[in-house]
Amino acid sequence: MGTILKVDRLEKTYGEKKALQNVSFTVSQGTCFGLLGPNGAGKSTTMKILTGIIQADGGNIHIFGKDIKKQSKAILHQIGYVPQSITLYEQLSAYDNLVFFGEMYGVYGQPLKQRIAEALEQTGLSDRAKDAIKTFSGGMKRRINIAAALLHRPKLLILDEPTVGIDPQSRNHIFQMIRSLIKEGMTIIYSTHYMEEVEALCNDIAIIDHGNVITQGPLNELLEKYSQKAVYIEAEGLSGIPQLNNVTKIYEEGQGWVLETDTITETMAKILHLASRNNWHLKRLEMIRPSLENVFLSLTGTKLRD
Ligand SMILES: Nc1ncnc2c1ncn2[C@@H]1O[C@H](COP(=O)(O)OP(=O)(O)OP(=O)(O)O)[C@@H](O)[C@H]1O
Repeated sequence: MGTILKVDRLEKTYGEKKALQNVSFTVSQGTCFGLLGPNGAGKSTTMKILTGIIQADGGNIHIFGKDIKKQSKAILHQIGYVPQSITLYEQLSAYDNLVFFGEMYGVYGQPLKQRIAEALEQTGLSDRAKDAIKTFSGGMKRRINIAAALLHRPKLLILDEPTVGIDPQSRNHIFQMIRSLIKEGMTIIYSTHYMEEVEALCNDIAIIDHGNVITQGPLNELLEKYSQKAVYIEAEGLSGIPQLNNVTKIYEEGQGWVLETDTITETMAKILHLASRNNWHLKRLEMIRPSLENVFLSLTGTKLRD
């Protein structure tokens, strides 16, 4: 898999505000790359720079192996961008909006008709094509906005927080669309502050905080490297857990206890042994799944939603 995008030490200041200090990451072809970070971390700024809407103050970007500073027009034509705010004409139908955006990207006539039909199919909104956008829910508008960004058949699709404030049905549709686009060979950059979305969709991620990329890599590797492994135990009438070998920390959570350990199987076996010897009535004994929340916490010392 080749590299499709290389971002190197991007910097951006708005007035006094340093929005990007040092943003570097690489995106491989055919992947869904998650740009994860809390509100104000610098995700939208990064995406606006990638799509030529604003200029960086420093750093370099190579897309499809070309320097964006030198060949921006040719590069931008191969990118589809869905901004955070919906950009559609409320009075026009979904179909007419798509005609407008398709023509803006230089697609006309029969090929445009064909692509609009495909895009409507992909969004699951073919039956609403003739209705005015003002009658659509927020989630449906977002789906049409994504369709509009696909009409010129870009190689790279950039989605800026596409699920903020939308209904679960539209969210599922968007997820399905992303998965099928990836299957067809598209590369996607997906920004969000929802960790579970990144975990569900992306193979590679970069975590951004205060204008810095604090880590990046394959999701599995980051979970393995930074996430604390732990076991959760809940038993009826149990008032304490004895200190066990290889358990580094024990604390109460909910109705039970969390035991942090690198030796999950061994710890579980010990608990089963203790439970049987002491007649504990076990209600739950399970491994706590490593999550990006743990990764973020261990890298920044704060929770993602703080
Ligand atoms: N036009 C602007 N003028 C001044 N400051 C800005 C401007 N745009 C963004 N900022 C600031 O730059 C920082 C990064 O903003 P950015 O929108 O890139 O973050 P984000 O990660 O996309 O967060 P959000 O999800 O809230 O949009 C924030 O502190 C924000 O307040």
